[in-house]
Amino acid sequence: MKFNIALLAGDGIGPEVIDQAVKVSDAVAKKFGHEITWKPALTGAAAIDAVGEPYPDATHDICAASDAVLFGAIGHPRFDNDPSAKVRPEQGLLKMRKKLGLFANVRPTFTFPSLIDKSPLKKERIEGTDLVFLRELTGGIYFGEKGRRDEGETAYDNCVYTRAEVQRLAKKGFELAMTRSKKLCCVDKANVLETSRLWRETVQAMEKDYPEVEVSYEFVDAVAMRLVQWPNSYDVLITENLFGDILTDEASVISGSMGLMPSASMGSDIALFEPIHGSYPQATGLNIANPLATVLSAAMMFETAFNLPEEGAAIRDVVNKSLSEGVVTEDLANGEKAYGTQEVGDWLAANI
Ligand SMILES: NC(=O)c1ccc[n+]([C@@H]2O[C@H](COP(=O)([O-])OP(=O)(O)OC[C@H]3O[C@@H](n4cnc5c(N)ncnc54)[C@H](O)[C@@H]3O)[C@@H](O)[C@H]2O)c1
Ligand SMILES: CC(C)[C@H](C(=O)O)[C@@H](O)C(=O)O
Ligand SMILES: [Mg+2]
Repeated sequence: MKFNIALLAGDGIGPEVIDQAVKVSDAVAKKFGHEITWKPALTGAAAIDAVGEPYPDATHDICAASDAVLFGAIGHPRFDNDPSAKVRPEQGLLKMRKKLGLFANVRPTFTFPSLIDKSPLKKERIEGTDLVFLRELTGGIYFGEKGRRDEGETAYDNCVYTRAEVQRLAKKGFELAMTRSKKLCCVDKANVLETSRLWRETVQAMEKDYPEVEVSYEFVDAVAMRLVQWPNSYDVLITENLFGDILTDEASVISGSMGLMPSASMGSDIALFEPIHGSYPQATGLNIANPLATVLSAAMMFETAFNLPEEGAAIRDVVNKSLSEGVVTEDLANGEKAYGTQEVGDWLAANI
C-alpha cells in the first residue's frame, strides 16, 4: 500500500523523536512492502519563527490531504515564561485539533513486563494495568470564551459542552469498551460542575444502548487517587478535555516514563498520532529523550489509520525487545548504560 503522512516535528525534542519514528515506520514499511511519502510541515514555535503563526494554512492543507498525521511536540520556554505573549505554540496545537475535527484522543496506559520493577509504584499495584483514556479534545475549558475584565485584574475561562459533543465521545467509549472488558468509567465532577452533570446525564441515557457495558461514574479527584492506587481496576475511561490532560500525565508514571506514552487523536476524516509528552525543552539537542512514545504512536497509526495490525505488532514487538535487552534512554536506565535517542531508533529500525 502507499501512504502520504504529514510529518509535524514541532519544537524541542519533537524533531529528534520524530526522526526515530520515521526510521522505524520506514523499516516496517519496507518489511511489509508499503511505500510511505512523508510530507513535512511547520508547526509550533518553529512555525511562529518562520511564518508568524503556529499552525499555518499551508500546514493544514498538507494535513488535510494526507492519510494520517504524525506529530512530535510543540512548546518553547520563551513563550512559557511570557504570559503576555499573544501568539503561542500551543494555540497551533488547539487550532489543528479543532480544524481537523480531532475530538477523541485515545491515550492508552499499559505496563511493560521488563519495566515493572522500575516503576516508582509497587509491582503488585500496577501489574496487569491495561487501561485506555478517551479524552475529549475539541471542547471544554480549552475552547470556551476566555479573557480579562476589571482592567486585567480578573480573568476567566469558560467551560462549555454540548450534549452532542459528549454523545460522540461517549459513543466511542462504549464501542471501545465492547471490544475490551466491557467496563466504562465516566470521570467527571458532577457534584460541582454543570458541564459534568450534562456529561453524567448524557452517558446515563446512553447506557440502555449498550446493556452489556458496566458503567461507573467517578469524581475526578477520586480517580486521580485510585489511578495510582489500583490502576488495574480500570479499563476504558471517558472524560473531558482538561481532566484527561491531567490524568494521562499522571498515568504515565504507571508505565515508568512520560517518554513511553503514545496517543491517537481521532475525528471523522483524519487521525493524528502523537506522544502525550511535550517538547521537554531541557533535553533539546542532547540526544537523551525517549523516542518510544512517538514510535508507539506510529504503531497506533499503522493499526488504526491504515488497519494494518501486523505492522503495528511488529513495532510493538521490537519495542518490547529493546526494553528487555536494556536498549533504553536515560529515563529508563536507572543508573545502568543509557543509549541515545538516535541509537535507540537505529536499533529498533535494524531489528524490526
Ligand atoms: N502535545 C504537545 O506538543 C505538548 C504536550 C505537553 C506539553 N507541551 C509543551 O511542552 C513544553 C514543556 O512542557 P512540560 O515540561 O510541562 O512537559 P513535557 O512533557 O515536555 O516534560 C515534562 C517532563 O516529562 C519528562 N519527559 C517528557 N518527554 C520525555 C521523553 N520523550 N523522554 C524522557 N522524558 C520525557 C521529562 O522528565 C520532562 O521534564 C511546554 O511549552 C508545553 O506547553 C506540549
Ligand atoms: C500543550 C498543551 C496545549 C496540550 C494539551 O493540554 O492538550 C498538551 O498538554 C497535551 O497533552 O497534548
Ligand atoms: Mg498534556
